[in-house]
Amino acid sequence: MPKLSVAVERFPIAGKFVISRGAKTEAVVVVAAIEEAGCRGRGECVPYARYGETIESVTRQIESVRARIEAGVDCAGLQMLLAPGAARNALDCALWDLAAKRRGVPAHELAGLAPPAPVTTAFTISVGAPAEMAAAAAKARERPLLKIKLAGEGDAARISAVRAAAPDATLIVDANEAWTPADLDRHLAACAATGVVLVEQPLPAGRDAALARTERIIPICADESVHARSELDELRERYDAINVKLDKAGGLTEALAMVEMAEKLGFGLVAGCMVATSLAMAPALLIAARADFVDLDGPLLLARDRPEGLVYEGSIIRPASPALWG
Ligand SMILES: CC(C)C[C@H](N)C(=O)N[C@@H](CCOc1cc(O)cc2c1C(=O)N[C@@H]2C)C(=O)O
Ligand SMILES: [Mg+2]
Repeated sequence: MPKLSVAVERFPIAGKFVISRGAKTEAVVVVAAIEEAGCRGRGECVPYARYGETIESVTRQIESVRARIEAGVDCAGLQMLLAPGAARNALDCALWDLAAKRRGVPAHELAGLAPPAPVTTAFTISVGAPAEMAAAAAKARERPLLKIKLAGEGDAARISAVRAAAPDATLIVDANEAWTPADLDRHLAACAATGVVLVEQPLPAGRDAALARTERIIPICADESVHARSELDELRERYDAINVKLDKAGGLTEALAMVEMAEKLGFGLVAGCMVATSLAMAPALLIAARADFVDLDGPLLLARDRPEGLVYEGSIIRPASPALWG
């Protein structure tokens, strides 16, 4: 019978990671491992306070379904037991990994997908004073895609500073809900003037109705406003793209279904992540192949990754080895 174990693990960030909501110096992740018949499947998640999650609440949620996991529930059954969120993500990814290892078939094949190819990820520039952001961008100027974190007031100066420091990079920005409906048009104009190609979550989720009435001169991507499939239909008037994260969707099973539906509805796609190790990125690589932008740079911000972590060559991510996941 399957045996579940749960562990909280900490990975220091190289320096610190700053967005509009605050700063972090370490990635704190929850890892679920399920062992059966000599095989071991693992899944990693990041509890996010923005969605009411803590390490303790996520660990409790995982423990609440221990009996069902140890009775052999599969990914389809798991979707009925927990709501979308970090806890279900760790368990869902562990079940995919276990199934791949038990059957000796890679996870992409179980999902009916082509073998993953290398992809190019965005590299995130934390929010700060324009001069600090320019210094970070100058170090990353050879990277093809930069994601600039924004904070509201002073964003035009931040974007210009990064653009001057990295003239050849494609730029996307992420306000993490820091703009207001009143300053939306002004901020979008500043983005357009510097050639930004995507604006992620400009307005607070729940206060984003103004997006339906604004001329979206740059494609706008939902992040905090979208978690799983059930929300997609009502977001069509407000957003042009969605950021799919396994932690929000509650795992690879829902993320794959979400990608299918988003494609049918005409949304562009970003494959996103939290600050986490390669174990959280590996399953997300299965959706990265279908994304317009890949934003799986979590491990690049860490001082150390897992020993069997993904290979990043600059911003190119090589497919995961089965020793890591899948
Ligand atoms: C390394 C980056 C975080 C990865 C990616 N490029 C990215 O921008 N992801 C998220 C950012 C969310 O990250 C946060 C924000 C926060 O306030 C607290 C946390 C995290 C996180 O990853 N761990 C803690 C809980 C995005 O907005 O797209
Ligand atoms: Mg975001």
